[in-house]
Order: sequence, then structure tokens, then C-alpha cells
Amino acid sequence: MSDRSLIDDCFLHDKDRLRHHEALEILKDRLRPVAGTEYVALEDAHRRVLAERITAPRDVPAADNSAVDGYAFRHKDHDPAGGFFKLEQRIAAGHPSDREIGPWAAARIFTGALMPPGADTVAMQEDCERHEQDGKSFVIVPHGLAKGANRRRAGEDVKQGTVLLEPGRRLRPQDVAAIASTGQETVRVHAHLKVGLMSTGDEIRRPGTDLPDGGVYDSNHYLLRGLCQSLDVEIEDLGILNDTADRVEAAMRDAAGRCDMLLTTGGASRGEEDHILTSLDQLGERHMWQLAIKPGRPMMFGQIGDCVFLGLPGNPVAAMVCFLLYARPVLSVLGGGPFTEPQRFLVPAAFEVPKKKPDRREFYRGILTSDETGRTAVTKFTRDGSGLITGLREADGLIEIPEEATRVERGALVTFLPFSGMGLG
Ligand SMILES: Nc1nc2c(c(=O)[nH]1)N[C@H]1C(S)=C(S)[C@@H](COP(=O)(O)OP(=O)(O)OC[C@H]3O[C@@H](n4cnc5c(N)ncnc54)[C@H](O)[C@@H]3O)O[C@H]1N2
Ligand code: MOO
Repeated sequence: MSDRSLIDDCFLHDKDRLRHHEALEILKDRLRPVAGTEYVALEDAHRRVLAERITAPRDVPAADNSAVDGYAFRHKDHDPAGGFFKLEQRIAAGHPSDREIGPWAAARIFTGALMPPGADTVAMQEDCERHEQDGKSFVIVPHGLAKGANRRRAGEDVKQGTVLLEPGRRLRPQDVAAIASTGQETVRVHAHLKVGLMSTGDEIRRPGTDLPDGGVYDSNHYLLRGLCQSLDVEIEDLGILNDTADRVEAAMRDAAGRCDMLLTTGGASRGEEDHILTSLDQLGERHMWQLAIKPGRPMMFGQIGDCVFLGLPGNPVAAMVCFLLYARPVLSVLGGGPFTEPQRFLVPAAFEVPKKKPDRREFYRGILTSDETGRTAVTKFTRDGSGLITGLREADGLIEIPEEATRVERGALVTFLPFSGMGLG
């Protein structure tokens, strides 16, 4: 673990602040899953974190069956010129037949119906011709069908005993479908985490109320609520706290007793009106504060008893960037999942930055576009202010510029973190 984990000087140079990768190491080192487990019906399993290994108890599909509506027969009776078969039976899905297909015989068969004994190949009905003669039915099958054509094999999707899903997986619709395909009707998942959301600042007001001079509407609450909902946690709205030390401390103590995690915004830097830091130090332990990143520098991480504490900066852009980079993996681990890193892609820059401060990692708001040749490229939201929700609204993701970079050249490959790879659809 880093020896810079307890830096507490707001006025350090970036090179002395904790770096992004060191912050991730501290988080990984300190975090353990805390959510208990429960059984839920498959109807309620979407987005929950799996707490058991799912193994296929049987082959899926359970037996050979037809992939099309058509005619099933023995391939060896079908010569290169095609075949003329006597229709002897009719097999629909859910109504298997145990009657053997003999030489030059075929069964009318429908998609999903089990192959009759002896048959190994199916011709699609559109490719066949039917004939009625002397009260009997015949079918002419065209030439060129390979042995096994249009037959789905038992176990071709999943073999009995295959591990379908490991614990820790956040279940997507197709994962729930895979569990359903095994016949299992309930599934063990991690219980919802309880997350307290608290906004701070004398100037902050909820929408729907009058805004006094100098007032600011509490956009961060709705930003964090939505971000948390993408992780399916239970949210407790702790409202807005005024900037008085006693109130902030009492509210944090109270919430920490009930919540698995407490997320605050605002009051993270060390102005005289910023009480989050002092309250955390009074009530619990601070594991990090002040990162060499932009935006998001004053973010803090600590714990109050068993409650994990993340103090996000008040500026909305910094709050969102810190949530996606740090709060999201923290919530995932606490909830029984993996430490989720954002997806990263290298994309050509359709912008340039002539001068960037070294020693800190910067995150710009990135908008996908195409360059002159039609290739996908990324451009930067032009203004850098950390209070501009417009940039977040217009962006498709974040552009990550590493510590050592001092400029960005147009056309150079830059790292792009799509919002869709951080749980935001
Ligand atoms: N002397 C220093 N000043 C500042 C530093 C520093 O290191 N030294 N850091 C700057 C950085 S970087 C950031 S980021 C901000 C964040 O500081 P705080 O977390 O203390 O945030 P506040 O001062 O409370 O608010 C900042 C800004 O955000 C607005 N805000 C706050 N809460 C909300 C909300 N719920 N919804 C919408 N907007 C909100 C608030 O009105 C302020 O405009 O500090 C710098 N200063
Ligand atoms: O984190 Mo602040 O938003 O860097 O300005």
C-alpha cells in the first residue's frame, strides 16, 4: 500500500498528492463485501449480484430436435439427386414420437420438436414438394443437404455440469435467461446495500422551493441517485445539511449507524465552511484525501465504524467523475461483486491541448465524433469548468489523460471511457 495514503494538506503540489492508481490500491486493500444474501424469484433477479455458482443440471437442449419446420429423414436414404420419401408421421414440439423412421420414410416435423429415432437430417418445408397419391402422402426432398442439416444437438447450448455463472456477477437479462433455461426458479443473490446520500452547503436547495440570493439547486442529489440506481442499491435520502459543524457531525454519526455507505457532496475541501473532513476525523478514520486528479481533487475516503464513507466534491463534474472512478467499484465490492474498472478504448483525438500540467491525471468530458476519413474519434467538451453540467449532458464518456502527459496532439490516440462501460445506458 502507498505511504502517501494519509496526506492531509490541501495545498500540496500535485506530485505529492495521491495518484489515481494508488487511490485504487487503497480502496482495493480496505474493502470487503458486506452485503448478506437472500433468495429471489427469477422475476426479480435482473441487476442483482449473484451469490451462488450456477451449474447446468442437464443438457440444454435436453435432446436432439429440429431447427426448422420441415421433414425429418435418414440421410443415408437421400442420394445426391435428392429423395422421394413416404410421409409416415407428424411430430410437433412438446409431442415426441418413439416411432422409428425406416428406409425412405420421413416425418412431418416442426421447429423444436424432438427428432424421431433413426432420423438425423431435416429439410426445410420451403425447399420440399408434397405429393398425394392413392390416399398416401409423399415428399420430394432436394439434393445437397448435408448429414445433420437443420438438426440441433442435445447439449449444443450447454453441456450438463457446465458452470454458467460465477458468484459476483451482476445479472443481466441474458444471465437470468440462462438460469431459467436450467429449470431453476429462485436464485441466491446479495442483499441490497443501503446507501445514504447527503448534500451539504448553506446555499443548496431542493428543486420546487424558492431560490434565495446566492442559492443553488441540489442537482448533485439527483445525479448521485441515478448513478446509485444503476447499481441497484437502496437509497436513503439524508437531505441537505447546512454548513454548521455540529449538525454535519451529528447527521453523519446517525446515518453511519444505519447505512453500509455514506456518500456526501460538497464541503470536501478545507474551507472554514467545509465540515465534512473534520467530522470524519472526529467520528471515524480517514484513509485518503486529496488526489492528483482533475476534476475531483478533494475527494475523501474513510470509515465511520462499519460504514464506508466517501466525501465527493461539490462541483457536479467532480462528483460524477469521482463516483464513476471510485464510488462505483467500492459499491460493487461491498455488494459482493468485483472491483469494477471502467471500460477503456483508444480513440484518435479530434482536439488538441497545447499545455497540460504534469503529475496529475485529467478527465475531460468526451463526445464521440468522426474524423475526415470517417473513423470514430473523440472530441473534448470545450470548457473545463467543474461546475458545468452541460459538459456532462453532452458527453458520451470521459477522456483520460495520464499524469506524465504535458500536451495532447490532434490525431494522437487517447483513452476513452464510455459512460456505457460504467453502468450508464
Ligand atoms: N482553497 C482551496 N479552494 C478549493 C480547493 C482547494 O484545494 N483549495 N479545491 C477546489 C476544488 S478542486 C473543488 S472540486 C471544490 C470542491 O469543494 P467542496 O467539495 O468543498 O465543495 P463546495 O465548496 O461545497 O462546493 C463547490 C461548488 O459546488 C456547488 N455545489 C455543492 N453542492 C452542490 C449540490 N448538491 N448541487 C449542485 N451544486 C452543488 C457549490 O455551490 C459550489 O459552487 O473546491 C475548490 N476550492
Ligand atoms: O475537483 Mo475540482 O472539480 O478539481 O475543480
